[in-house]
Amino acid sequence: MARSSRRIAAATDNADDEGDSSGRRSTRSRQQTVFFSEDKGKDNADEDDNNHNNENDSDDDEEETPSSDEEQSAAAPVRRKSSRSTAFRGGMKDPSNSIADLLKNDGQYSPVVQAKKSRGRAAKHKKRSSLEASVDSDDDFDDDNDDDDDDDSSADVPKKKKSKATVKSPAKRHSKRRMTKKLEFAESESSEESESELDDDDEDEEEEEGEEMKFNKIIAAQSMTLAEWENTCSTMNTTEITNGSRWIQEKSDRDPSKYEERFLVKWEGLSFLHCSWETEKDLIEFCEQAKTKMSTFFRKAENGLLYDADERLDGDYFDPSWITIERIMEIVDDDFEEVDSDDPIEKYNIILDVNHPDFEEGTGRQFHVKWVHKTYSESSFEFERDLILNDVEYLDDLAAYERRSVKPSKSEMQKLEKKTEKEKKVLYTIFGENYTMSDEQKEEGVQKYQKILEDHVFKNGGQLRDYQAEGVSWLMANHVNKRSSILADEMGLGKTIQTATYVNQISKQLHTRGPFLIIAPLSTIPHWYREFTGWTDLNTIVYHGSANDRERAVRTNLHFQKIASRHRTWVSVRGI
Ligand SMILES: Nc1ncnc2c1ncn2[C@@H]1O[C@H](COP(=O)(O)OP(=O)(O)OP(=O)(O)O)[C@@H](O)[C@H]1O
Repeated sequence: MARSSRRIAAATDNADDEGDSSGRRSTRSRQQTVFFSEDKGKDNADEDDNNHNNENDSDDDEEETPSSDEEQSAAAPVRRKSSRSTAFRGGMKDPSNSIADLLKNDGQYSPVVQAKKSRGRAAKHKKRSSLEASVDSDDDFDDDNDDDDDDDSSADVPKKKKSKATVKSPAKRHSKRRMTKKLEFAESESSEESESELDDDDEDEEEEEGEEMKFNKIIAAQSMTLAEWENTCSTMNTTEITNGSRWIQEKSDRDPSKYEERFLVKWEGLSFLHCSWETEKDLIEFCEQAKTKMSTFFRKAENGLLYDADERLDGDYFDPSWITIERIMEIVDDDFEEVDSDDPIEKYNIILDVNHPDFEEGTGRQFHVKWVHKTYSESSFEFERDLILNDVEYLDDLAAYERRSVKPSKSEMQKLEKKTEKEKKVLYTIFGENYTMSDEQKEEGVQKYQKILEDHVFKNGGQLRDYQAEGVSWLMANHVNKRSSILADEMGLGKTIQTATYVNQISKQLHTRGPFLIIAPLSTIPHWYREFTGWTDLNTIVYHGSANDRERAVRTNLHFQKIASRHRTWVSVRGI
C-alpha cells in the first residue's frame, strides 16, 4: 500500500510562519491526502480527458489488480448504509445456506460439484447445460428428472432459436438511453473537432448493432429450481435487466421443480445495480470471452462466491456499499412534464411496474452517481426509477447535491460579504491581540464564544465537549491573528472533530470560500471523510487515486453545476 511522505501541516490557513506565542498546544500531525472544499469552487472549463472514454472499464476483466483494490478500499469512506437491494439479497437465500441445504438433500445435487463440472465443460468448449452434465454423471438423480433432461434438448431448451437479433442489446432496449459518462467539455476545442467527435458517436451507435455483449466478471453461481429462480428474479428489474436477466426471456413451459444453475454477472459499463442472473448457455452464446471468464470464476470462487466475507455481508454476493451512493455529482434533466408533487414518482411520472406499456419511458431523472468504495472512474449514470426499484437511498444525496450546486446570486454574495465583515469584527473584538480591551473583557468574550460552540448542535446532533470547544476557539484565535497552529492532544479525544468544526466555522461564519486541503495518512482518510461529512455540510471530496480519478473528482465536484452550462459546451454524450 502506498504511503506517502509524512509532513508537518499547519492547521490554519493564511497563517504566517511565526512562533507560537500562545504555545498552549502543539503537535506533529502525520498527513497525507484528503481534499475538501467549501460548497463552491472554480467554474472549470478544461478540456475533458480522453480517459473519460474508458469510464467503468476500470472494473474490467476478472484479473483485478489487488493493489488498486486495496488502495481504493483504504481511500474510500467506510459507509455501510443498509440500502440493500432486494434483488441481490431479499429474495435470495444466503448462497452458502442454499448450497448446504442442497448438499444435505441426499447429495442429489451439489452446486459445488456442479461448478467443477462446469469448469471442465467450459474448458472443453461444449455447449451443454449444466444440468444435463450433472444428470449424466449423477446416478442418484431420479428417473423423472432424467426424462426431463432428455427433453431438454428438444422441449426444455427454449424452443426459440436465439439469434443475435432476438437478443435485446441493452443499448437498444430503451429509447431513453443511459449515459456512460462521455461528457466532453469543448471550450477550447475547435468546432471542427467537436463535429468529428459527434460523427464518431454516430459511428459508434451504428457499430453497436452487431456488437457482442461484454461482461466484466461472474461474481456468483447458484442452483435453484426454476420456480425459485422466477421468484427471485421477478424483483430484479432495471432499465438494463428484466426479471433478473439482460435478455427478455420467453415464457417457458419447463418443469418448475427442475434445477438450473445460473451465474450472477457484472456487465461492462454498468454498475453493480444491473448485475443479472444468466445461464451458462446464454453467456457462451452471446457474450465475448464468456468461457475464459467462466473458468476464471471457477478458479477464484469459493462455494460459488467470488468475494469473501470481508467484501460483503452475510447473504450478499458483493460488497453492498458498491450499490450505496456516496454522492450525486450531476442530474441529467430531460424534458419532463412535471406534476406538482413532492413525491418524485408522481412528479417525474416514474413507472415502477415492469409490465406497464410505458415502462420504458417512465424512468424519472438520471443521476451521475459516485458509489461508496468505488472510484470516480467507476461512477455511472443511473435512472431514478432504477434506484427506487432497488431500494437505493438517494434523497439525502440529492438534497446535498442541490445545496452545493447552485451559485448564489450577485446580491446574495454582496449580502454575504457584508455579513462576513460584521462577523470578522466580532471575532477581532474577542480574539484580536491588537484590539484594545481589558483582559477581563477579553476572557469574558472568549468564554461566551466557547459556550456558543458547546451549545451548538452540529449535523446529526453532534455537540462539542467543553475541551473541544476550547480547542476550536483557540484555533479561531490563531486564525484571526494569522498565526500557524498545531493542535495536539491525547489519542482519541476528538482532534479530527475539532478540525472539522473549525474549518466549518471559518467557512460558515467567515464565509471563506476554500477549497481547504487536508493531508492525511492513507489509512485515516475514511475517518477524516466520515467526520467531515458526519459533522458538517461542507462539500467534502476525497482527492485520491489515479490521475483520471483525481481530475474527475475536481471536475465534477468543485464547480457550480447550475451555471456550468454557460461556460462549457456539452459536445458528446455517448451511449453504451
Ligand atoms: N464530541 C463528540 N461527540 C461524539 N463523538 C465524539 C466526540 N468527540 C470525539 N468523538 C468520537 O471519538 C472518537 C475519537 O475521535 P477522533 O478520532 O476525532 O480523535 P483524535 O483525537 O483525532 O484521535 P487520534 O489522535 O487517534 O487521531 C471518534 O469516533 C469520534 O467520533
